[in-house]
Amino acid sequence: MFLYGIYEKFVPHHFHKHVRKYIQKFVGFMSPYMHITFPEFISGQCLKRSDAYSCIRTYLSASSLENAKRFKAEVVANSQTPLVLTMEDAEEIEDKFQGVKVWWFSHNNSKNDSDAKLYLTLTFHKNYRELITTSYIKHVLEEGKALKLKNRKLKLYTNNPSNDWWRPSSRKWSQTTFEHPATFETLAMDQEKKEEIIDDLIKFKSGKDYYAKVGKAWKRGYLLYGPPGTGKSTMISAIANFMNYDVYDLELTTIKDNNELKRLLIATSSQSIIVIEDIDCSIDLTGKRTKDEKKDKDGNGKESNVTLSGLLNFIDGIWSACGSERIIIFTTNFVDKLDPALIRRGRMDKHIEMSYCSYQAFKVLAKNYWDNDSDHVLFPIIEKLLGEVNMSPADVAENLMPKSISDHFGTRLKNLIKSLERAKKKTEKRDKEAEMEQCLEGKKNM
Ligand SMILES: Nc1ncnc2c1ncn2[C@@H]1O[C@H](COP(=O)(O)OP(=O)(O)OP(=O)(O)O)[C@@H](O)[C@H]1O
Ligand SMILES: [Mg+2]
Repeated sequence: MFLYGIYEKFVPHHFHKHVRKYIQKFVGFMSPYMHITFPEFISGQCLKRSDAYSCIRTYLSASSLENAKRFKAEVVANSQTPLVLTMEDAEEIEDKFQGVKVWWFSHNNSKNDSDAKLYLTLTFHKNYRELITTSYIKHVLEEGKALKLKNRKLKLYTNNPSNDWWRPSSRKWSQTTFEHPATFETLAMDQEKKEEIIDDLIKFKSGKDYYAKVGKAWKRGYLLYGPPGTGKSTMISAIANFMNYDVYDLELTTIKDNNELKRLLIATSSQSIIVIEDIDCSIDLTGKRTKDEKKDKDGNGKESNVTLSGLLNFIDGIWSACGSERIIIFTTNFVDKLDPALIRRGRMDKHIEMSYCSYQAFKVLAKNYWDNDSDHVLFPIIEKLLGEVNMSPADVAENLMPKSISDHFGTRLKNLIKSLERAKKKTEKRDKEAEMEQCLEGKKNM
């Protein structure tokens, strides 16, 4: 302490850096131990979370149960292990591999929590350099990956406004657990169409080698179109649950320019679905935002320069270079408004029309709300009405939903019949008015 006090007082501060460097060199030379550091973020043009770091953390959380004392706990629904424990910061964990001892230490490089970057350092004896750097690290990464898959819960990401990105600790995407219950079984649509989509997804999931063989990036684009309430958003949830993929919900109207769009894309992970809902409202054919979208709540104009070409690049330019196994889904109510360049095959590989409720789709909804496989006596009336009038699955589902505990299924079906009859009358009236107008128009022109 005395000597350190003298050193602090009499040695000029600009020398401290050099002294520290040489002390470290000396200690490194004398010490029989080696250190390897794994940062949480890959440094480069964009902050991307390192897969290796998260695999190692998962591995350590499982293997550290015996010798670490402090953990962070997380409850995971629908997982084989309900409580997932992760290693606390500044905790040291000892591990053994083929009789060789190694130590892991978790730490951050900053005193300020908001700017902290996390690291994991592995320490081992120099004699085992070969074994550790090849076999042990490979073992840790593989085990961690398998554990991650076992405890995986789906996540829903939404993009943060770029104003906060400059802070080192801030993320481009905010995440929350994705727990939508929709599945293909509960999705109301024609069975044949549904099976075609499921087949396509299965082919995609197992297509790693095929995509590599034909030299194509492992990605697939879907365009979901159809009137409101026909199940486009529900279909996205069903796809996410079926594929076990995370969902990135991309809000284009908060992105300032193409560069931001690119950076957001790079920060997404593999095995994910990138969704742009209502694409026709987010970008127009010239690539500029619509005037309404440019205005914020106070009516002030917001600068926003994501262009159509930026979006096309987003889909097939740099896309191929970073990550794989990704699905991109656009939804729209007005497919005719979209630029053909955007929806051409190869970009949007599959166009899926979500249509008004057919009788087959109704039967799926009926099964969801009435746990009974047999047909109800009122079904034939509904079948006839659904053939005559357009009603969205959302409206049909609303009628089938019980409003009270004593609400019987028969009563709900009667309500649905009433709604369908009302809708039918409305359509007939509208058709008649249109016919009259046409007649008058014709007389005027004579
Ligand atoms: N095909 C469907 N199968 C099952 N439920 C459906 C279907 N379509 C709609 N629904 C029900 O209606 C609600 C609204 O549907 P959804 O949000 O998926 O429609 P959308 O097509 O995305 O509409 P919008 O174009 O307005 O975004 C859902 O929460 C769901 O309960
Ligand atoms: Mg929707």
